[in-house]
Amino acid sequence: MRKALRLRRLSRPRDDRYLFVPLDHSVSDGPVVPRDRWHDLIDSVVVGGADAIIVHKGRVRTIDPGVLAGCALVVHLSAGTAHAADTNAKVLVGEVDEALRLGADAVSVHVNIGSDTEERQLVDFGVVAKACDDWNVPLIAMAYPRGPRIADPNDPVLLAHVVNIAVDLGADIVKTNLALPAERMADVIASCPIPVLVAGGPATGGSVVDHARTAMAVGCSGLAVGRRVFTSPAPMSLVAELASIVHDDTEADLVRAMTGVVASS
Ligand SMILES: O=C(CO)COP(=O)(O)O
Ligand SMILES: N[C@@H](CC=O)C(=O)O
Repeated sequence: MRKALRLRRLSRPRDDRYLFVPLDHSVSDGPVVPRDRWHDLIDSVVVGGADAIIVHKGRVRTIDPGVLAGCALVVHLSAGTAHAADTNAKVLVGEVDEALRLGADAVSVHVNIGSDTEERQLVDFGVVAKACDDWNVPLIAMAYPRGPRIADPNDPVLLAHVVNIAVDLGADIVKTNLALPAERMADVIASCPIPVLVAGGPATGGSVVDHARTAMAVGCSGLAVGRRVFTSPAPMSLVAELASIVHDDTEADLVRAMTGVVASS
């Protein structure tokens, strides 16, 4: 199957915008939800209208294939935990052909630019990108400026560098931080020939709906929102609201008009 076909499947309305719900936090931080709420969570995310969920390979086996319906499956190949000596280190824990056997539509890898293990993470990225090309599988890069040499992880100049590393190493979609101030994200997007998504951030942050509106107003191609969704008391309605912000032009146009923000693409 052509990579372009798989890529289209990552956007349910086929508008090249994306709302992903990453649920890979059970590796980094601990259980996402109790076991008896897992199926309900997946159901809520799918019915709410997410374009894809992102999980590690073993977790795929806990998902009823019938439930995914139009929602794509992304298998995350990187791992690292909050308890590691270096919490910015990531290692590869899966391969592209394994992900394909599990029914994945795409794979994702995580790279922290500015971390002590940046060199190895870049090598790993290159290995996965080669396998993605061999198998025609879209590659999503979770690429961040993160580590002891990074003073400001929301610096637009750094973010432009990071997303372009993802492009050069073969990613099809890149997820990173929103720039601060948010208007400067337009510069990051203007520098980048592939879709740029932003992460949701910790559940302790401000309104995720405002964050989503800002991200779309400054020209992002979508969002990858994990913690804000799975810690929400009403994940289905939150996902539905985020999906309409991502996919509904009227909403983004309204925010641009209200804020005076001009998106670069
Ligand atoms: O992509 C993500 C984790 O893999 C982003 O997750 P959060 O929305 O929880 O920041
Ligand atoms: N990719 C994430 C892991 C969260 O689950 C990160 O480390 O930011």
